[in-house]
Amino acid sequence: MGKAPAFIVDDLQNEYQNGFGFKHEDCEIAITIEDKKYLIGGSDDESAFSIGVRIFDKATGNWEIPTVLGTKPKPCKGHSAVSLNDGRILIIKKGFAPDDCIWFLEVDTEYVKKQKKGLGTEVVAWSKGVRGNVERPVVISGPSGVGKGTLISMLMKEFPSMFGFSVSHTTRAPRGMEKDGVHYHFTERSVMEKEIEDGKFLEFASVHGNLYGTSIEAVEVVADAGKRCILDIDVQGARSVRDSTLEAIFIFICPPSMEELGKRLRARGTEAEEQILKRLENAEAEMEQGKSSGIFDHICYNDKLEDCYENLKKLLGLDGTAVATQKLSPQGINLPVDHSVSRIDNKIIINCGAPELEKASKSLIVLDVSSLKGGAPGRTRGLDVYAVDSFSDGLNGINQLS
Ligand SMILES: Nc1ncnc2c1ncn2[C@@H]1O[C@H](COP(=O)(O)OP(=O)(O)OP(=O)(O)O)[C@@H](O)[C@H]1O
Ligand SMILES: Nc1nc2c(ncn2[C@@H]2O[C@H](COP(=O)(O)O)[C@@H](O)[C@H]2O)c(=O)[nH]1
Repeated sequence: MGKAPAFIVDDLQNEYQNGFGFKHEDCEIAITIEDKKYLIGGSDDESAFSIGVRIFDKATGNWEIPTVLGTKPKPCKGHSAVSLNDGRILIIKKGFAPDDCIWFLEVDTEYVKKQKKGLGTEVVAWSKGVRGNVERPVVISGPSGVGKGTLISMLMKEFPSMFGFSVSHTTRAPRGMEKDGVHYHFTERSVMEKEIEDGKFLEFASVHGNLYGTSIEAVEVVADAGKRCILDIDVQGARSVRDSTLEAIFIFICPPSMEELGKRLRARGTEAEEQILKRLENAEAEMEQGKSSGIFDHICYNDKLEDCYENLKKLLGLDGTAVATQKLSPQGINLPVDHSVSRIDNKIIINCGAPELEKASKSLIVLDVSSLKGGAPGRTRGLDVYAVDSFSDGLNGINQLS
Protein backbone atom coordinates (compact mmCIF):
# COMPACT_ATOMS: atom_id res chain seq x y z
CA MET A 1 0.00 0.00 0.00
CA GLY A 2 1.26 3.48 -0.82
CA LYS A 3 1.42 6.60 1.30
CA ALA A 4 -1.81 8.62 1.67
CA PRO A 5 -1.78 11.61 -0.67
CA ALA A 6 -2.13 15.12 0.69
CA PHE A 7 -5.88 15.46 0.28
CA ILE A 8 -8.97 13.87 1.76
CA VAL A 9 -11.76 11.84 0.27
CA ASP A 10 -14.22 14.73 0.56
CA ASP A 11 -12.08 16.61 -1.91
CA LEU A 12 -13.34 14.41 -4.73
CA GLN A 13 -15.83 17.03 -5.84
CA ASN A 14 -15.52 16.05 -9.49
CA GLU A 15 -16.57 12.48 -9.16
CA TYR A 16 -19.42 11.30 -11.32
CA GLN A 17 -20.94 7.99 -10.31
CA ASN A 18 -21.94 7.32 -13.91
CA GLY A 19 -18.33 6.99 -14.98
CA PHE A 20 -17.80 10.45 -16.42
CA GLY A 21 -15.69 13.28 -15.15
CA PHE A 22 -14.03 16.50 -16.14
CA LYS A 23 -10.85 17.82 -14.60
CA HIS A 24 -10.59 21.56 -14.04
CA GLU A 25 -7.25 23.24 -13.71
CA ASP A 26 -7.09 23.02 -9.94
CA CYS A 27 -8.47 19.59 -9.13
CA GLU A 28 -8.30 15.96 -10.11
CA ILE A 29 -10.93 13.85 -11.75
CA ALA A 30 -12.30 10.76 -9.99
CA ILE A 31 -13.73 7.75 -11.77
CA THR A 32 -15.29 4.95 -9.76
CA ILE A 33 -15.08 1.39 -11.07
CA GLU A 34 -16.57 -1.14 -8.68
CA ASP A 35 -14.94 -0.58 -5.29
CA LYS A 36 -12.03 1.50 -6.56
CA LYS A 37 -11.84 5.22 -7.14
CA TYR A 38 -9.21 6.34 -9.64
CA LEU A 39 -7.98 9.89 -9.18
CA ILE A 40 -6.55 11.03 -12.46
CA GLY A 41 -5.01 14.43 -12.64
CA GLY A 42 -1.71 15.66 -11.57
CA SER A 43 -0.01 18.87 -11.30
CA ASP A 44 -0.34 22.07 -13.30
CA ASP A 45 3.29 22.45 -12.43
CA GLU A 46 5.14 22.67 -15.77
CA SER A 47 7.94 20.53 -14.39
CA ALA A 48 5.63 17.53 -13.81
CA PHE A 49 6.34 14.85 -16.40
CA SER A 50 2.98 13.14 -16.65
CA ILE A 51 -0.60 12.99 -15.46
CA GLY A 52 -0.64 11.45 -11.98
CA VAL A 53 -2.84 8.53 -10.86
CA ARG A 54 -3.87 7.48 -7.33
CA ILE A 55 -6.35 4.86 -6.23
CA PHE A 56 -8.73 4.84 -3.28
CA ASP A 57 -9.87 1.35 -2.31
CA LYS A 58 -13.34 1.76 -0.82
CA ALA A 59 -13.31 -1.77 0.59
CA THR A 60 -10.18 -1.26 2.70
CA GLY A 61 -10.30 2.53 3.03
CA ASN A 62 -6.69 2.67 1.84
CA TRP A 63 -4.93 4.82 -0.73
CA GLU A 64 -2.67 3.17 -3.24
CA ILE A 65 -0.01 4.80 -5.39
CA PRO A 66 0.05 2.37 -8.32
CA THR A 67 2.97 1.32 -10.47
CA VAL A 68 2.34 3.24 -13.68
CA LEU A 69 3.36 1.48 -16.91
CA GLY A 70 3.28 2.44 -20.58
CA THR A 71 4.10 5.75 -22.24
CA LYS A 72 2.62 8.41 -20.00
CA PRO A 73 0.75 11.48 -21.27
CA LYS A 74 2.11 14.91 -20.45
CA PRO A 75 0.04 17.00 -17.98
CA CYS A 76 -2.59 19.30 -19.44
CA LYS A 77 -4.90 22.10 -18.36
CA GLY A 78 -7.88 19.82 -18.04
CA HIS A 79 -9.25 16.56 -19.30
CA SER A 80 -12.45 14.56 -19.59
CA ALA A 81 -12.62 10.92 -18.54
CA VAL A 82 -15.06 8.15 -19.40
CA SER A 83 -15.04 4.61 -18.04
CA LEU A 84 -15.40 2.18 -20.97
CA ASN A 85 -16.55 -0.73 -18.78
CA ASP A 86 -13.78 -2.98 -20.10
CA GLY A 87 -11.03 -2.11 -17.63
CA ARG A 88 -10.12 1.07 -19.54
CA ILE A 89 -10.75 4.73 -18.84
CA LEU A 90 -10.79 7.00 -21.88
CA ILE A 91 -9.05 10.32 -21.26
CA ILE A 92 -9.59 13.28 -23.59
CA LYS A 93 -6.99 15.98 -23.04
CA LYS A 94 -7.96 19.62 -23.42
CA GLY A 95 -6.00 21.88 -25.70
CA PHE A 96 -3.50 19.35 -26.97
CA ALA A 97 -2.21 18.56 -30.44
CA PRO A 98 -4.54 16.41 -32.59
CA ASP A 99 -2.26 13.41 -32.32
CA ASP A 100 -1.93 13.65 -28.55
CA CYS A 101 -5.39 14.21 -27.10
CA ILE A 102 -6.89 10.71 -26.78
CA TRP A 103 -5.41 8.40 -24.16
CA PHE A 104 -6.48 5.24 -22.37
CA LEU A 105 -5.74 4.48 -18.75
CA GLU A 106 -5.91 0.70 -18.38
CA VAL A 107 -6.88 -0.28 -14.86
CA ASP A 108 -8.15 -3.85 -15.24
CA THR A 109 -7.28 -5.16 -18.72
CA GLU A 110 -5.58 -8.54 -19.29
CA TYR A 111 -2.20 -6.80 -19.57
CA VAL A 112 -2.71 -4.93 -16.29
CA LYS A 113 -3.96 -8.06 -14.51
CA LYS A 114 -0.82 -9.92 -15.60
CA GLN A 115 1.43 -7.09 -14.44
CA LYS A 116 -0.37 -6.89 -11.07
CA LYS A 117 0.26 -10.58 -10.57
CA GLY A 118 3.92 -10.31 -11.54
CA LEU A 119 4.72 -7.17 -9.58
CA GLY A 120 2.49 -7.83 -6.59
CA THR A 121 1.38 -4.16 -6.53
CA GLU A 122 -1.53 -2.13 -7.79
CA VAL A 123 -0.82 -1.35 -11.49
CA VAL A 124 -2.27 0.99 -14.11
CA ALA A 125 -0.98 1.41 -17.67
CA TRP A 126 -1.24 4.27 -20.16
CA SER A 127 -1.78 3.78 -23.87
CA LYS A 128 -2.12 6.47 -26.50
CA GLY A 129 -5.22 6.31 -28.70
CA VAL A 130 -4.66 6.30 -32.45
CA ARG A 131 -7.22 6.61 -35.23
CA GLY A 132 -7.51 3.79 -37.73
CA ASN A 133 -5.86 0.43 -38.00
CA VAL A 134 -2.85 -1.19 -39.58
CA GLU A 135 -2.33 -4.70 -40.88
CA ARG A 136 -1.27 -7.37 -38.40
CA PRO A 137 2.48 -7.29 -37.74
CA VAL A 138 4.52 -10.22 -39.05
CA VAL A 139 6.92 -12.09 -36.75
CA ILE A 140 9.59 -13.99 -38.67
CA SER A 141 11.65 -16.46 -36.71
CA GLY A 142 14.04 -19.29 -37.41
CA PRO A 143 17.62 -20.39 -36.72
CA SER A 144 20.51 -18.08 -37.45
CA GLY A 145 21.57 -18.29 -41.09
CA VAL A 146 18.30 -19.74 -42.40
CA GLY A 147 17.63 -16.64 -44.53
CA LYS A 148 15.19 -14.51 -42.48
CA GLY A 149 17.04 -11.29 -43.19
CA THR A 150 17.35 -12.13 -46.89
CA LEU A 151 13.60 -12.80 -47.20
CA ILE A 152 12.70 -9.65 -45.25
CA SER A 153 14.97 -7.53 -47.47
CA MET A 154 13.22 -8.94 -50.55
CA LEU A 155 9.81 -8.02 -49.11
CA MET A 156 10.92 -4.51 -48.15
CA LYS A 157 12.43 -3.99 -51.61
CA GLU A 158 9.34 -5.15 -53.51
CA PHE A 159 6.83 -3.43 -51.19
CA PRO A 160 8.64 -0.40 -49.74
CA SER A 161 5.50 1.53 -48.82
CA MET A 162 3.74 -1.47 -47.31
CA PHE A 163 6.27 -2.87 -44.85
CA GLY A 164 8.42 -1.34 -42.14
CA PHE A 165 11.12 -3.14 -40.19
CA SER A 166 11.11 -3.23 -36.40
CA VAL A 167 14.64 -2.14 -35.51
CA SER A 168 15.72 -4.26 -32.55
CA HIS A 169 18.17 -3.39 -29.80
CA THR A 170 21.19 -5.62 -29.34
CA THR A 171 24.32 -5.72 -27.23
CA ARG A 172 26.32 -7.49 -29.95
CA ALA A 173 28.92 -5.54 -31.91
CA PRO A 174 27.94 -4.24 -35.37
CA ARG A 175 29.11 -6.19 -38.43
CA GLY A 176 31.04 -4.37 -41.18
CA MET A 177 28.10 -2.94 -43.17
CA GLU A 178 25.60 -2.62 -40.33
CA LYS A 179 24.37 0.86 -39.39
CA ASP A 180 23.16 1.90 -35.94
CA GLY A 181 19.43 2.71 -36.02
CA VAL A 182 18.94 0.91 -39.35
CA HIS A 183 19.90 -2.74 -38.79
CA TYR A 184 19.90 -2.56 -35.00
CA HIS A 185 20.11 -0.08 -32.16
CA PHE A 186 23.54 -1.14 -30.90
CA THR A 187 23.41 -0.69 -27.15
CA GLU A 188 25.43 -1.07 -23.98
CA ARG A 189 24.14 -3.96 -21.85
CA SER A 190 23.64 -1.76 -18.75
CA VAL A 191 21.59 0.78 -20.76
CA MET A 192 19.43 -1.92 -22.31
CA GLU A 193 18.88 -3.65 -18.96
CA LYS A 194 17.71 -0.36 -17.43
CA GLU A 195 15.29 0.21 -20.33
CA ILE A 196 13.95 -3.33 -19.95
CA GLU A 197 13.40 -2.64 -16.25
CA ASP A 198 11.56 0.57 -17.19
CA GLY A 199 9.09 -1.48 -19.25
CA LYS A 200 10.20 -0.13 -22.63
CA PHE A 201 10.46 -3.55 -24.31
CA LEU A 202 7.78 -5.69 -25.88
CA GLU A 203 10.13 -8.69 -25.62
CA PHE A 204 13.79 -9.44 -25.04
CA ALA A 205 15.97 -12.54 -24.90
CA SER A 206 19.52 -13.70 -24.50
CA VAL A 207 20.46 -15.09 -27.92
CA HIS A 208 23.83 -16.69 -28.75
CA GLY A 209 25.40 -14.91 -25.76
CA ASN A 210 24.05 -11.39 -26.43
CA LEU A 211 20.94 -9.52 -25.37
CA TYR A 212 18.40 -8.73 -28.10
CA GLY A 213 15.04 -7.02 -27.73
CA THR A 214 12.15 -5.30 -29.49
CA SER A 215 11.22 -1.97 -27.95
CA ILE A 216 7.55 -1.03 -27.89
CA GLU A 217 8.46 2.12 -29.80
CA ALA A 218 10.22 0.14 -32.57
CA VAL A 219 6.91 -1.52 -33.46
CA GLU A 220 4.68 1.50 -32.89
CA VAL A 221 6.66 3.91 -35.12
CA VAL A 222 6.18 1.53 -38.03
CA ALA A 223 2.43 1.33 -37.38
CA ASP A 224 2.25 5.13 -36.93
CA ALA A 225 3.67 5.43 -40.45
CA GLY A 226 0.75 3.29 -41.65
CA LYS A 227 3.03 0.35 -42.47
CA ARG A 228 2.88 -3.32 -41.61
CA CYS A 229 5.58 -4.11 -39.11
CA ILE A 230 8.03 -7.01 -39.65
CA LEU A 231 9.88 -8.41 -36.65
CA ASP A 232 12.96 -10.63 -37.12
CA ILE A 233 13.32 -12.28 -33.70
CA ASP A 234 14.31 -15.60 -32.17
CA VAL A 235 11.89 -18.25 -30.87
CA GLN A 236 12.01 -17.03 -27.24
CA GLY A 237 11.09 -13.53 -28.46
CA ALA A 238 8.28 -14.94 -30.62
CA ARG A 239 6.87 -16.71 -27.58
CA SER A 240 6.86 -13.44 -25.59
CA VAL A 241 5.16 -11.58 -28.43
CA ARG A 242 2.55 -14.36 -28.64
CA ASP A 243 1.78 -13.65 -24.97
CA SER A 244 1.58 -9.88 -25.53
CA THR A 245 -1.23 -7.68 -26.83
CA LEU A 246 0.36 -7.48 -30.28
CA GLU A 247 -1.84 -9.48 -32.63
CA ALA A 248 0.76 -10.70 -35.08
CA ILE A 249 1.16 -13.46 -37.66
CA PHE A 250 3.95 -15.87 -36.67
CA ILE A 251 6.06 -17.50 -39.39
CA PHE A 252 8.89 -19.95 -38.75
CA ILE A 253 11.57 -20.39 -41.43
CA CYS A 254 13.26 -23.81 -41.61
CA PRO A 255 16.46 -24.76 -43.44
CA PRO A 256 16.39 -27.76 -45.78
CA SER A 257 18.99 -29.42 -43.51
CA MET A 258 21.40 -28.62 -40.69
CA GLU A 259 24.32 -29.15 -43.09
CA GLU A 260 22.93 -26.49 -45.43
CA LEU A 261 22.41 -24.15 -42.45
CA GLY A 262 26.10 -24.53 -41.51
CA LYS A 263 27.11 -23.88 -45.14
CA ARG A 264 25.07 -20.67 -45.26
CA LEU A 265 26.45 -19.37 -41.98
CA ARG A 266 30.03 -20.07 -43.07
CA ALA A 267 29.46 -18.61 -46.55
CA ARG A 268 28.03 -15.43 -45.00
CA GLY A 269 31.38 -14.92 -43.34
CA THR A 270 30.14 -12.64 -40.58
CA GLU A 271 30.90 -14.88 -37.58
CA ALA A 272 34.01 -16.61 -36.28
CA GLU A 273 33.92 -20.44 -36.27
CA GLU A 274 33.34 -20.54 -32.51
CA GLN A 275 30.24 -18.33 -32.86
CA ILE A 276 29.03 -20.36 -35.84
CA LEU A 277 29.23 -23.55 -33.78
CA LYS A 278 27.27 -21.90 -30.97
CA ARG A 279 24.58 -20.78 -33.42
CA LEU A 280 24.34 -24.25 -34.96
CA GLU A 281 24.06 -25.83 -31.53
CA ASN A 282 21.25 -23.42 -30.60
CA ALA A 283 19.58 -24.10 -33.94
CA GLU A 284 18.73 -27.67 -32.88
CA ALA A 285 16.57 -26.48 -29.98
CA GLU A 286 15.08 -23.63 -32.02
CA MET A 287 14.02 -26.07 -34.77
CA GLU A 288 12.40 -28.30 -32.19
CA GLN A 289 10.47 -25.40 -30.63
CA GLY A 290 9.65 -23.77 -33.94
CA LYS A 291 7.98 -26.91 -35.24
CA SER A 292 6.19 -28.11 -32.15
CA SER A 293 5.57 -25.28 -29.68
CA GLY A 294 2.33 -24.06 -31.24
CA ILE A 295 3.69 -20.51 -31.35
CA PHE A 296 3.82 -20.37 -35.14
CA ASP A 297 0.92 -20.06 -37.56
CA HIS A 298 3.02 -21.11 -40.56
CA ILE A 299 6.24 -22.96 -41.29
CA CYS A 300 8.15 -22.18 -44.50
CA TYR A 301 11.10 -24.19 -45.83
CA ASN A 302 13.82 -22.03 -47.30
CA ASP A 303 15.41 -24.40 -49.75
CA LYS A 304 15.24 -22.54 -53.04
CA LEU A 305 15.11 -18.86 -52.11
CA GLU A 306 12.68 -17.78 -54.86
CA ASP A 307 10.20 -20.56 -53.96
CA CYS A 308 10.31 -19.68 -50.29
CA TYR A 309 9.80 -15.99 -51.08
CA GLU A 310 6.77 -16.75 -53.27
CA ASN A 311 5.34 -18.91 -50.49
CA LEU A 312 5.90 -16.14 -47.93
CA LYS A 313 4.14 -13.62 -50.17
CA LYS A 314 1.19 -15.97 -50.52
CA LEU A 315 0.91 -16.30 -46.74
CA LEU A 316 0.87 -12.52 -46.45
CA GLY A 317 -1.80 -12.12 -49.13
CA LEU A 318 0.65 -10.51 -51.55
CA ASP A 319 0.10 -12.76 -54.52
CA GLY A 320 -1.32 -10.06 -56.78
CA THR A 321 -3.57 -8.26 -54.28
CA ALA A 322 -0.90 -6.09 -52.68
CA VAL A 323 -2.25 -2.71 -53.73
CA ALA A 324 -5.80 -3.56 -52.74
CA THR A 325 -4.84 -4.58 -49.22
CA GLN A 326 -2.79 -1.49 -48.49
CA LYS A 327 -4.29 0.62 -45.69
CA LEU A 328 -4.39 4.36 -45.35
CA SER A 329 -1.99 5.88 -42.88
CA PRO A 330 -3.72 6.45 -39.53
CA GLN A 331 -4.44 10.10 -38.88
CA GLY A 332 -4.52 12.31 -35.80
CA ILE A 333 -7.76 13.46 -34.21
CA ASN A 334 -8.64 17.10 -34.56
CA LEU A 335 -10.45 17.93 -31.31
CA PRO A 336 -11.12 21.51 -30.25
CA VAL A 337 -9.89 22.99 -26.98
CA ASP A 338 -13.30 23.31 -25.29
CA HIS A 339 -15.58 20.32 -25.21
CA SER A 340 -17.84 18.24 -23.03
CA VAL A 341 -18.36 14.50 -23.17
CA SER A 342 -21.27 12.07 -23.09
CA ARG A 343 -21.79 8.52 -24.24
CA ILE A 344 -24.20 6.31 -26.17
CA ASP A 345 -23.15 2.65 -26.05
CA ASN A 346 -19.75 2.41 -27.76
CA LYS A 347 -19.90 5.97 -29.04
CA ILE A 348 -18.37 8.79 -27.05
CA ILE A 349 -20.00 12.06 -28.02
CA ILE A 350 -17.78 15.11 -27.78
CA ASN A 351 -19.72 18.33 -27.82
CA CYS A 352 -17.37 20.89 -29.26
CA GLY A 353 -19.53 23.99 -29.19
CA ALA A 354 -20.42 25.74 -32.42
CA PRO A 355 -17.47 28.18 -32.75
CA GLU A 356 -14.98 25.41 -33.36
CA LEU A 357 -16.68 24.16 -36.48
CA GLU A 358 -17.98 26.02 -39.45
CA LYS A 359 -21.63 24.98 -39.24
CA ALA A 360 -23.46 25.26 -35.93
CA SER A 361 -25.25 21.99 -36.56
CA LYS A 362 -21.92 20.13 -37.02
CA SER A 363 -20.96 20.60 -33.39
CA LEU A 364 -20.55 17.01 -32.30
CA ILE A 365 -17.60 14.71 -32.78
CA VAL A 366 -18.22 11.00 -32.31
CA LEU A 367 -15.47 8.74 -31.03
CA ASP A 368 -16.40 5.16 -31.86
CA VAL A 369 -14.61 2.79 -29.47
CA SER A 370 -16.32 -0.41 -30.62
CA SER A 371 -13.29 -1.80 -32.50
CA LEU A 372 -10.33 -0.99 -30.31
CA LYS A 373 -7.17 -3.02 -30.91
CA GLY A 374 -3.87 -3.38 -29.07
CA GLY A 375 -3.35 -1.30 -25.97
CA ALA A 376 -0.76 -0.97 -23.24
CA PRO A 377 2.17 -1.16 -23.30
CA GLY A 378 1.80 0.05 -26.94
CA ARG A 379 -0.81 2.26 -28.59
CA THR A 380 -4.56 1.62 -28.66
CA ARG A 381 -5.61 1.57 -32.30
CA GLY A 382 -8.91 1.22 -34.10
CA LEU A 383 -10.50 4.49 -33.00
CA ASP A 384 -13.02 5.81 -35.46
CA VAL A 385 -13.67 9.55 -35.30
CA TYR A 386 -16.18 11.58 -37.26
CA ALA A 387 -18.23 14.78 -37.01
CA VAL A 388 -22.02 14.49 -37.10
CA ASP A 389 -24.95 16.74 -37.66
CA SER A 390 -26.62 16.49 -34.25
CA PHE A 391 -30.09 17.01 -35.74
CA SER A 392 -30.09 14.95 -38.92
CA ASP A 393 -28.11 12.04 -37.44
CA GLY A 394 -30.61 11.39 -34.71
CA LEU A 395 -28.30 12.34 -31.87
CA ASN A 396 -30.76 14.88 -30.52
CA GLY A 397 -31.44 14.72 -26.83
CA ILE A 398 -28.12 13.20 -25.80
CA ASN A 399 -27.92 13.30 -22.07
CA GLN A 400 -25.20 15.84 -21.32
CA LEU A 401 -23.13 14.49 -18.45
CA SER A 402 -20.10 16.71 -18.10
N1 LIG B 1 17.55 -20.19 -49.96
C1 LIG B 1 18.84 -19.89 -49.81
N2 LIG B 1 19.78 -20.61 -50.45
C2 LIG B 1 21.08 -20.33 -50.31
N3 LIG B 1 21.56 -19.31 -49.54
C3 LIG B 1 20.67 -18.58 -48.87
C4 LIG B 1 19.27 -18.80 -48.98
N4 LIG B 1 18.64 -17.91 -48.20
C5 LIG B 1 19.60 -17.14 -47.65
N5 LIG B 1 20.83 -17.52 -48.06
C6 LIG B 1 22.12 -16.98 -47.65
O1 LIG B 1 22.38 -17.48 -46.34
C7 LIG B 1 23.07 -16.53 -45.57
C8 LIG B 1 22.27 -16.27 -44.28
O2 LIG B 1 21.09 -15.57 -44.61
P1 LIG B 1 20.50 -14.45 -43.66
O3 LIG B 1 21.60 -13.53 -43.23
O4 LIG B 1 19.37 -13.85 -44.38
O5 LIG B 1 20.05 -15.35 -42.45
P2 LIG B 1 19.29 -14.96 -41.10
O6 LIG B 1 18.30 -16.00 -40.84
O7 LIG B 1 18.79 -13.56 -41.22
O8 LIG B 1 20.47 -15.02 -40.05
P3 LIG B 1 20.59 -14.32 -38.60
O9 LIG B 1 19.49 -14.85 -37.77
O10 LIG B 1 21.94 -14.73 -38.14
O11 LIG B 1 20.49 -12.85 -38.81
C9 LIG B 1 23.23 -15.30 -46.42
O12 LIG B 1 24.54 -15.26 -46.95
C10 LIG B 1 22.19 -15.48 -47.53
O13 LIG B 1 22.59 -14.87 -48.73
N1 LIG C 1 14.25 -12.14 -29.19
C1 LIG C 1 14.83 -11.37 -30.11
N2 LIG C 1 15.65 -11.93 -31.03
C2 LIG C 1 16.19 -11.12 -31.96
C3 LIG C 1 15.94 -9.74 -31.99
N3 LIG C 1 16.62 -9.21 -33.04
C4 LIG C 1 17.24 -10.21 -33.63
N4 LIG C 1 17.00 -11.37 -32.99
C5 LIG C 1 17.48 -12.72 -33.32
O1 LIG C 1 18.81 -12.85 -32.93
C6 LIG C 1 19.44 -13.83 -33.74
C7 LIG C 1 20.80 -13.39 -34.14
O2 LIG C 1 20.77 -12.25 -34.93
P1 LIG C 1 22.08 -11.66 -35.59
O3 LIG C 1 21.70 -10.39 -36.25
O4 LIG C 1 23.10 -11.48 -34.50
O5 LIG C 1 22.56 -12.69 -36.58
C8 LIG C 1 18.50 -14.05 -34.94
O6 LIG C 1 17.89 -15.31 -34.78
C9 LIG C 1 17.48 -12.98 -34.80
O7 LIG C 1 16.21 -13.40 -35.25
C10 LIG C 1 15.06 -9.20 -31.01
O8 LIG C 1 14.75 -8.00 -30.97
N5 LIG C 1 14.54 -10.04 -30.10
